[in-house]
Amino acid sequence: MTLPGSPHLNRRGPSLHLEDCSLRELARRHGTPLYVYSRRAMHEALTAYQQALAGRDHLVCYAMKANPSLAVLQTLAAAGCGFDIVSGGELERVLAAGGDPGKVVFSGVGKTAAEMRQALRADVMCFNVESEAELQRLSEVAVSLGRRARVSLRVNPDVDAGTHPYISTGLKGNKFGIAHDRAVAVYAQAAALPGLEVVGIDCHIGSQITQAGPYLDALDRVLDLVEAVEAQGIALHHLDLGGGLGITYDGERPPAIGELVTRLVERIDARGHGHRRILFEPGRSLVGNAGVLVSEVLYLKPGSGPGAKSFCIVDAAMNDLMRPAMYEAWMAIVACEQRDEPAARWEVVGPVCESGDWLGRDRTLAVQAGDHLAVLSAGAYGMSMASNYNSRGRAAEVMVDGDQSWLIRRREQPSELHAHDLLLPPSVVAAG
Ligand SMILES: Cc1ncc(COP(=O)(O)O)c(C=O)c1O
Ligand SMILES: N[C@@H](CCCC[NH3+])C(=O)O
Repeated sequence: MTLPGSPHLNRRGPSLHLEDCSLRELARRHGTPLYVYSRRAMHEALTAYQQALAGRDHLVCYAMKANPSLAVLQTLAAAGCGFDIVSGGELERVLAAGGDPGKVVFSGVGKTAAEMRQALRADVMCFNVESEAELQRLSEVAVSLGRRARVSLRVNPDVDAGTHPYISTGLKGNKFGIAHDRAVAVYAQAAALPGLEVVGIDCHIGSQITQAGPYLDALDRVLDLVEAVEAQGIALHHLDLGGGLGITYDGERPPAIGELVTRLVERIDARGHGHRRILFEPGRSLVGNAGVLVSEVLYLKPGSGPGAKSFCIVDAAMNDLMRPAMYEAWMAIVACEQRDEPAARWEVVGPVCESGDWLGRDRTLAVQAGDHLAVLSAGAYGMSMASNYNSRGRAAEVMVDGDQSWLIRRREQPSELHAHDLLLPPSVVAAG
């Protein structure tokens, strides 16, 4: 059986391993639901970007919203990676993991003044500004601190990334970026503001993109703008081409990292922009296939009668992995321990009180209660989108490297979940 997802996922006899670690053993040791990540898979993905950009001024800024675990950030930072952040909380995480703020780009449509101050004090490399109003605010904040903010404008190239509408960001109707036809004028405004220093241009057209075409179209639109902006005497040092490269969940065939980057760089060179610094902001393609979510089968509830569905109830739920419920995303589910018995078709669902709480529909699996199942390609937008719905503590996380493994996040305990709640004063309660 070929397993989509991490190249480091493998079967030894009946037993599913990530690198050299048995997932069932990890589940026994740390409990379930459990996220497990391969350090090698992350390193290899980052190296693919870095190698395709070798010999030119570049920086890969990991879009940490995909997976903000400190150990993941630490792993990537140590390998030379910068970060794409979208909040002050993410900046704190970068710093806590030992990341370099000088390699941070700050994206997002709704940066608050407090977040701007925090990022200016940390001296982040650049702000990707997404509106004219934000540009004004950032200049004021920088002036009030006696600083200048380095900025690049995130332009919206109006290109269809060909992905799920919820994760497409580069179309006119999306909230992201500055409209292509406004960009030259907004650059002129930026250059005239006292608190800003224009350093680059940015675009990010969406996520889980599986073709090179939309990237090349967006790049051409961005390079047209670069030429128009520079014709006005405003220098742009870097080109930030965003993230968005897809991974294989269900037979998709996205271009390999090296192949996509090489095609983009060739186009940049061909258009005479090869001297510029190149940035990418990948999230999913760095960590998605590095991770799995392991759960235990709690109960089997076979359907009876025509059309009845059979439910395989596991201890992971939509609060642990939102993607199937939120986007109807298909993610492969495999048994951690293969059984010889005949397989049956199951709806793989969690314990949360919602009919939309499913991880996989109509999956063919040979399972018994007590077995473990792994949802594959769960390293990106898995734990990072987890919630405490139904007062469920978030899962534990483990990193593996070869035959070594480390717990990198403790399972949340019930008492921690209400630790921020405040009771009303007893007098109020007594008064009825
Ligand atoms: C500004 C920005 N950069 C980079 C990314 C990373 O996207 P992906 O995980 O699809 O590579 C995102 C999310 O789509 C984003 O919003
Ligand atoms: N959360 C989305 C990706 C969002 C990208 C945000 N910039 C997913 O799981 O596919």
